[in-house]
Order: sequence, then C-alpha cells, then structure tokens
Amino acid sequence: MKLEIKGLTKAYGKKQALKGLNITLTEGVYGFLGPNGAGKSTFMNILTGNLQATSGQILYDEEDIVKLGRNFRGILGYMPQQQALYPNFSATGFLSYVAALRDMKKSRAKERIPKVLSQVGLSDVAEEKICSFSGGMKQRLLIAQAVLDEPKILVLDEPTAGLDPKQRIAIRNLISEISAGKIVIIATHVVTDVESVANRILLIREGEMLADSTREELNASLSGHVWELQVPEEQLERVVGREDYLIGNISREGKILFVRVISDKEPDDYVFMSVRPGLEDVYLYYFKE
Ligand SMILES: Nc1ncnc2c1ncn2[C@@H]1O[C@H](COP(=O)(O)OP(=O)(O)OP(=O)(O)O)[C@@H](O)[C@H]1O
Repeated sequence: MKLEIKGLTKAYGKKQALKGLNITLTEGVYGFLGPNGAGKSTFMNILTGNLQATSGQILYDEEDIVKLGRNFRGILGYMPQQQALYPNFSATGFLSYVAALRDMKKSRAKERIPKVLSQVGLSDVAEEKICSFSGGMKQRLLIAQAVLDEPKILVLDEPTAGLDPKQRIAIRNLISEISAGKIVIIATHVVTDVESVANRILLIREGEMLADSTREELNASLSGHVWELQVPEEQLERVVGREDYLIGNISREGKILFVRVISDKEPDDYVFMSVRPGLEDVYLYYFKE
C-alpha cells in the first residue's frame, strides 16, 4: 500500500497555500506538524476529496485518487476537527447514520457498530445520547465513525483538541491500537500529539515541507544546541531579548530562573548545561514560535 503526493499545490486566489508537496507514505503513523495556516487542512481537504488541487496529484497504489473517486473514499476514514455530532442521537444511532451515508450494507453495519464502540471504550454508553458525553467521549466517537468501515487510510485532524492531559493520553493510545496495517495521518500543531505515536514527523510551514524524519533524527539534529541557563531574575529580560537565543520553557526556583535556550553557539552567560533536545525544541527551532 502506497500513497504518493506529487508536486501538490493549491492556490486560493493569490494565496499559495501549498507550494509543491512531495511525500511518499506507506503503512505507518505520520505526524503532520505545523503552526496555524501551514496548509494542513488544505492538504487534508484535497486528500478527502473536498477540495481540488491547483496542480500535482495524489496516487494510491499508482492510481490518481481523483480518478478513483468513490473507490478511494471507500478506503478512507476521516476524523474532522469540529465535533460534527448530533446531540440527540445515541452513539449507536449516530454510527448507523454514518453507515447509511457511507452506503454500508445493513448487516455489515450491525456487525461493525458494536465492534468499533468496544474498540473505543464506549460500549457501556452505546444507547446514551451524545449530549451527555464528555469531550473525550465525543472524540472517541469521532474516531469510531472514522474506523467504522475499516479504512486503509485514516486521517485525523487535531484528534486531541480541547481534551485534558489524561484524555489526550487515552486518545493517543487508542490511535496506536487502531493503526495496525493502515496509513494514519495526524495533522496537528500539538507536539505531544505526534511525539509518541508517529513513526515519521513531517514539519510543514507556509505550504512547504521543512523536514520529513523520525523523531529521533529530528531530536538528534539539534544535539549540542539546547541549553539550560540559570539566570538571576533581574537579568531575565536581557537574556530573553538576545537575538541569538531562541527561548523555550522558563521555570523559577526562588530568585533564579531556569531558562531553556536553543542557540547555535555555546552560551556565554550564566551557569549553563547542555540538555537533551526534545521535539518541542525542534518545533521552536523550525517555526521560531
Ligand atoms: N478558502 C480560503 N480562501 C483563502 N485563503 C485560504 C482559504 N483556506 C485557507 N486559506 C489560507 O491558506 C493557508 C493555509 O490554510 P490551512 O487552513 O490549510 O492551514 P492549517 O495548517 O490547516 O491551519 P489551521 O491549523 O489553522 O487550520 C492559510 O494562510 C489560510 O489563510
């Protein structure tokens, strides 16, 4: 199974939202990481057939997905960002509705619905109304509808938006569990969403790919560039204002501040130590925010 994105561009009038993406995806979990406006939604909308590319193409096993049309959409599961759920439906009712929209056979829907509800841990509330669900339960139901027809390609848009840390972990673990044998694309600007689950991380900014690598390789690329400084509080403003420093987390112990700094050169002020880079440092380095 192979998905090839070849020279994909999209312009909205004069705005160039995608500037020629080239990516080849095989089975695995891919984190599309980029700030707001990077072009993630535009890419996903083209992949799901909701938007036409300006140029370039996407091939699924050598065939153009536009030509494959319904056949391609049949193997695609999509979890949208908005909680597009009907509050008065039960979980089962909602999934039956989705099955009908997808033209699934009634017998198959009947067999699949309890299975996916069990997979996402919602069997106990299968007949409860969606309006009584927590944010995490709603996200799990959205994942359930995306995997209902056993898609080969699963696209998740900000899957942990609005969730607390415990629910985020639960959703990430669920993604790992259901990803076997699929191409899973997670689009997000939340580093922790992809840090532990993605086999490959693609950094996207202003419609361009900045990096396409494993987490380990990305972290290693910053090795020797991340430092922690111990700064007296009256000096913080000066340190933070230095143009040669990118500032990460700042924490305080009494009058001393621990400042995480990304810098091409070894810092020349205050006690410092070199620290192991993480994906958040990589994000800061590439996106300077
Ligand atoms: N319908 C549109 N008309 C004009 N410009 C658009 C349209 N949709 C998106 N854009 C622009 O294209 C660029 C990419 O937007 P896109 O929504 O794909 O980014 P994104 O990475 O998904 O961001 P977000 O996380 O905020 O959804 C942005 O500069 C955006 O303003």
